[in-house]
Amino acid sequence: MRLDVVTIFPEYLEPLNVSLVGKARARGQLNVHVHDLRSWTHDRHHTVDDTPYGGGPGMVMKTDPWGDALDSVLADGYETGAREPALIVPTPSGRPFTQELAVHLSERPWLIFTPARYEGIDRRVVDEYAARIPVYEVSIGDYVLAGGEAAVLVVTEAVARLLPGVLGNAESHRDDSFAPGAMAGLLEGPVYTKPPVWRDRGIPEVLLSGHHGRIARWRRDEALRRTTANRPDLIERCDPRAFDKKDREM
Ligand SMILES: Nc1cc(-c2ccc3ccn(Cc4ccc(CN5CCCC5)cc4)c3c2)n[nH]1
Repeated sequence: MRLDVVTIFPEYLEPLNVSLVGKARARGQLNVHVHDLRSWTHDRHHTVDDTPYGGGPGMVMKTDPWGDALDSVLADGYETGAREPALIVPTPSGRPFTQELAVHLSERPWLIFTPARYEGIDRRVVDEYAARIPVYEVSIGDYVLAGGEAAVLVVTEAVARLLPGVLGNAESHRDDSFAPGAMAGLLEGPVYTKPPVWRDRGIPEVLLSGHHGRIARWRRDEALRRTTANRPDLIERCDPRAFDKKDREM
């Protein structure tokens, strides 16, 4: 997978050099190119913003630097054999970024992120590219950030861990929260590891029983409890038949 990120804060994307994404890059599973939007400005101050038409607070990011940057990124990608690009535009007004969308994006060969600052990018930039390639305007949550770079880190990590071979055998996304099927879209329950007692706190006996059926049932019940407490909205969505099947197996 090829990732391009165009931003006025390239240093904000340094975390893409470490941990899971960093390792995937080192193994060649991910090909990341971070570009400074100001490289496509031509004035002394490297201007990327201007006042909003119609008035209102803040500034809007100008068309030309983005258009020149995206044309250049697309040309460079195509030249090096990348295909089927999609634009990922972080925005508070986008569709919710979900595990389902992460799975969908992980199956695409080339993602181009356009994290903006100020009050966003002149709408004509998105309209221009939406005419040629798929555009995903995504929100990572119902809160307002100062720009899109944090969203790029979130989306990239959620997508990269789904790429084949990126998560080692010791980790798996099979039982992820929100992953359909596995725990029928419930939140994970509590996890424990050695020592068996820590500051007089023990482990739920069932986890030491070696009885896999009982352990699976306990984990399911804990997931249900936690989901009911923190995300009752997920309870309606989950597929109760998945439990019946699991109960029969236990
Ligand atoms: N999930 C999530 C994503 C973001 C996000 C993503 C990209 C950008 C780029 C700039 N901003 C700051 C920003 C933009 C728009 C408004 C809303 N204003 C109301 C009136 C005009 C606009 C406020 C603040 C971002 C924020 N925040 N939260």
